[in-house]
Amino acid sequence: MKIFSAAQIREADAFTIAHEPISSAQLMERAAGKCATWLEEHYAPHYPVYIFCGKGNNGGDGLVMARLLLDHGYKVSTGILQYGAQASADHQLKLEALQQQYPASLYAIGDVSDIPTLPPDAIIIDAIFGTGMSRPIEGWLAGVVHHINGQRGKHTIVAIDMPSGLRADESSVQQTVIQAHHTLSFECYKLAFLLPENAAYTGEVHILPIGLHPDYITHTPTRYLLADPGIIQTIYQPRNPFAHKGTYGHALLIAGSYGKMGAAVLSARACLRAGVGLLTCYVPQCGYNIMQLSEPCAMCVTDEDPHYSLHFHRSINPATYKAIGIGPGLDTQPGTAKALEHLLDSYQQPMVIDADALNLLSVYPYLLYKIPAGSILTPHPKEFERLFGATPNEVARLELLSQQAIKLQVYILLKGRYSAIACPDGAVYFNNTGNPGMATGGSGDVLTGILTGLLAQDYSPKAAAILGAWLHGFAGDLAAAHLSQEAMTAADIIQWLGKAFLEGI
Ligand SMILES: NC(=O)C1=CN([C@@H]2O[C@H](COP(=O)(O)OP(=O)(O)OC[C@H]3O[C@@H](n4cnc5c(N)ncnc54)[C@H](OP(=O)(O)O)[C@@H]3O)[C@@H](O)[C@H]2O)[C@@H](O)CC1
Ligand SMILES: Nc1ncnc2c1ncn2[C@@H]1O[C@H](COP(=O)(O)OP(=O)(O)O)[C@@H](O)[C@H]1O
Ligand SMILES: [K+]
Repeated sequence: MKIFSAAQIREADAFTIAHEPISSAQLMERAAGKCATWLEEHYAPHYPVYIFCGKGNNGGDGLVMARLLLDHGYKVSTGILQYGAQASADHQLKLEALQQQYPASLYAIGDVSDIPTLPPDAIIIDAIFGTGMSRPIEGWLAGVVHHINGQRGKHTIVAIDMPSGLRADESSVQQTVIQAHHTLSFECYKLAFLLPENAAYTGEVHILPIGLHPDYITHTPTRYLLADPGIIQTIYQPRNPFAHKGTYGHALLIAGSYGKMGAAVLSARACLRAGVGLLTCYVPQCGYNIMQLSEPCAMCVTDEDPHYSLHFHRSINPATYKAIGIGPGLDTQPGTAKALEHLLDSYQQPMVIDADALNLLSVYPYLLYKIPAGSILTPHPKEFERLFGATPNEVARLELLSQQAIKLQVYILLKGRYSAIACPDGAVYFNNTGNPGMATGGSGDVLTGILTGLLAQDYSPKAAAILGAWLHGFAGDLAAAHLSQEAMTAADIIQWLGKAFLEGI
């Protein structure tokens, strides 16, 4: 699914009006109709509805919703904010219609004091500003937003298209923004919805299709995309009936150290369950029995050192392996950094670099320039900051993420609720499978194993990153559905990986 900017959404709107064709007033009826239907499906008519309208088309949506809900027996109170701007043409049209049919519903808001006291079970509809937000909300309008936010504990707040004050494509940190419980947004996700810094504003996001013209959607390129089942199905390659274990690659995982062998075991199991042909694990001596007993399907090579992997550059022939994953539980010994440098010098294929291997790269940043092109780096936000520095907000972080992926010609998968996969060509894919049950030690190690397993099977790095993140989150969702978010562990993500292949693709 493409993520359009606010400017592109305006273009899509105009394209639809011209080519469907449909009048803008009718398109507004359709969009607001979807919101009214959503509300009716979730709240019975005895809930009083308080709609706050701006003077643009977002306010127009609010006016249409008021009329439709009144038609269906809801009690609706519609306040229009009287700031300086000229009301948009469609706003004026919808205002006249409401005035004619339901004049008693309407009142003007010129200051916070004009807002009535709301009854206990009221629902607040925020139709003040949508994608037309052009500057921060200030003055008494900011007072209205603060007043509405002050009601959050007592009333449900539903934002139309965008929580007012939120910028679709820019950071809204430290600005005045509605804190909605639900956001009903039209046609597609906006970039702002995918950033953790906006979670308190959007609440739960519901995307309502409003029939924007498919030609515009298909032919307009976007920098940001959301991985959806359609994309996943085009990536997935079913196995060849004549396959043998050589067909699906020999992967090497360099992971684990004294006290952190669990990370290596989790990665190895996930790599096997992702479908790799053969797997060798490189571990320190202390990890030999652990690995052999925990995962009989994997082969095991040990370092000379009892506790750390310090010599893998000497004891393995990188050319043997179709894919290498390095980092989970590895520790950050100087000797490991040296071995990593030798490995980067001698291995030309894309590899998966995670956890302590990333931490070593941040201590020795010149190593970043030795990473084979097309490799996948999987930092969580703290590791990302150690590697590339802090940013004032998450929009700036996304920009930095993309710049680094282009500069280093690698894929950087920044992990989180919506993991962002920045590609060397500048595209950024977001993943929306997964849940907070995965916020538990070892989940990232599982992802490394999956990605390494997919790379070994000859998926391109881009395909492996998108499909791997999707499967990882989908398996996590299945685990949570069966075990609860609280009780699930990273090991359960692996257990549900098979079902994720069967049901998620
Ligand atoms: N294709 C679709 O998706 C469809 C979209 N539709 C709907 O249209 C919405 C976009 O409508 P829109 O372009 O009229 O902009 P909107 O958000 O109402 O704001 C404009 C008003 O706000 C004002 N203003 C802005 N910032 C301000 C500030 N900080 N402080 C004070 N004022 C400020 C601005 O004033 P001005 O800048 O002109 O002074 C103007 O009055 C979209 O979100 C969706 O709900 C559907 O109806 C149909 C299909
Ligand atoms: N709230 C969440 N929603 C979706 N996915 C999540 C959430 N929290 C964590 N995850 C996923 O779990 C994994 C955690 O990785 P990481 O922080 O590296 O864990 P660890 O270092 O313990 O292995 C990432 O893939 C991340 O996307
Ligand atoms: K709004």
